[in-house]
Amino acid sequence: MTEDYKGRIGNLIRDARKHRGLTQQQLAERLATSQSAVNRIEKGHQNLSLEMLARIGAALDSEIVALGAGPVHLRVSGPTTLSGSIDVKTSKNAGVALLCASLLNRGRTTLRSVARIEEVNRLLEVLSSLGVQTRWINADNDLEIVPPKELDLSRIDEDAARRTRSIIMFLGPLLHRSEAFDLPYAGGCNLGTRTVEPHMSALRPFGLEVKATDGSYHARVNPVIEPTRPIVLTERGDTVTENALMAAALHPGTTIIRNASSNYMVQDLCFFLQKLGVDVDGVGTTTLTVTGRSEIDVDVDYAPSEDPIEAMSLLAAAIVTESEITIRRVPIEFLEIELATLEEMGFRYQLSEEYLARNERTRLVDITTKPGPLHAPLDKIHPMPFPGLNIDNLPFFAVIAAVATGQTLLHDWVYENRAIYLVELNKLGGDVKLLDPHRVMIEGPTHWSGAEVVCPPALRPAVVILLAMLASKGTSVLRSTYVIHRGYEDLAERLNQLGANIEPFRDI
Ligand SMILES: CC(=O)N[C@H]1[C@@H](OP(=O)(O)OP(=O)(O)OC[C@H]2O[C@@H](n3ccc(=O)[nH]c3=O)[C@H](O)[C@@H]2O)O[C@H](CO)[C@@H](O)[C@@H]1O
Ligand SMILES: C=C(OP(=O)(O)O)C(=O)O
Repeated sequence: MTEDYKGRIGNLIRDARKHRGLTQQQLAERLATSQSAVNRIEKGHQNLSLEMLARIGAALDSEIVALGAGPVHLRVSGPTTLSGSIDVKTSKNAGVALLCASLLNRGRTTLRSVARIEEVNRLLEVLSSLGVQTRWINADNDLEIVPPKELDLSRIDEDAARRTRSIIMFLGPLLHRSEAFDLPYAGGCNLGTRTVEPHMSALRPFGLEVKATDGSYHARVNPVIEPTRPIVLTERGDTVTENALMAAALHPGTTIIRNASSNYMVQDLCFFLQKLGVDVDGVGTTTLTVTGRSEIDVDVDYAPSEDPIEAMSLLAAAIVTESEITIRRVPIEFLEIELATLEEMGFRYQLSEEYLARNERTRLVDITTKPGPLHAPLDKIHPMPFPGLNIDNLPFFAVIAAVATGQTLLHDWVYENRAIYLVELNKLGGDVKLLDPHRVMIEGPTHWSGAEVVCPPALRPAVVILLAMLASKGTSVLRSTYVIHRGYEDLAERLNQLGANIEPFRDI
């Protein structure tokens, strides 16, 4: 244990020294000691006095010792070539939608192979604070959810709720269970202004009025108000569509939702609602017709489908490390535009026959990547609502464009603030220019070299940096990786199984 402690301190010192661009000899000079002493310290073979630790900290301008269990960091040694096969896990976005939708059901909800990620953990904490019993029932990540007779909304776990944006999807189910309740403001990735007004206008026809004050949404419901005409969404947003669907599911009449998102998580929610006995027509289109029920009380079992964004992340991992890997269980319908764009850039791959996901609806394939040179696409790359290129997949094109020859323009018209994080790739040797808050120009190919980077406060850009680190020569450190764990289960460990060298650590 003591030895392990010394080794960890040694690693921290080595990383901090490399980050400062110093050799062992140069650090030794600053400490008035020998290079071999620094070498012993970094290898964990040296007892260190507190005074020496303080001097090392001062010499490296880095706090080596921090008290308490701090955030998890990742140390990546590269460059890496990956090989082997990996299964795509079920999606974060269906997972959170289904957890919210479980509030519609008075019976037991069993969800199969739910991604065990922080975003799900936060919602489970919120659900238990309301009196819902939640339990992982086996090692396959099957989750059982049993609601109490009455939800206790006064005891909501505010800290957990504030850490996830998905809490906004409690509005749709809860408006049928209580005429007055409060929810903390929604959190989530820091991507610029993310409005909640579309949610309010989608739910107003069900009698919901929301006042936002003191960090909370104060919801009031007038139960005599019900939709009298189609609900037209002003934005084709995913969670807003889900909120409208959930409100409609417990409305014993027919609701038409126009300009609905037909994205993957919305489809999973529709399939789940159908299993609850709710009539949903138009799944996969932008007009959903829902005939709800005044009460839902069934024991339901549902298996959400695989995550197209995780599949894209793994494709990007293979491309940036020039590796041949097989990515299994890819929901192909939600990755077709991405693959077509990659093909235009010269990417080659093999597809297996299609097979069905466990929900018996979503089509899956296995993709084997073939390493080879890529070139920049002729046109800019920009996202669109499904069936366009997924907005959450756009950041992965930054790291892919960085290994392609030529200039690629990425246009993120949706988020005010996500493109800016892609400039972090420059710390690893990338050539990414921010043209304006929505546009980056990326020039490749890139000779990656290791560096220390603090995770940007956004899930996908953080993973993009991690993937570039896999391809970078030398040691890299990615600091404070909670944001990655929001959306990916054991990503580092699973990449290590493909041959990556990623070591999680904490400050001591
Ligand atoms: C839990 C979940 O499922 N999260 C996803 C969901 O978040 P979510 O549904 O919360 O997305 P937002 O409501 O934040 O919408 C994303 C952004 O797009 C804008 N917007 C959206 C649709 C549209 O037709 N026009 C428009 O301008 C919104 O104003 C906002 O700035 O959708 C986002 C966009 O696909 C994804 O990044 C998130 O991973
Ligand atoms: C933006 C994302 O998620 P969220 O809506 O959970 O912030 C994402 O998944 O990239």
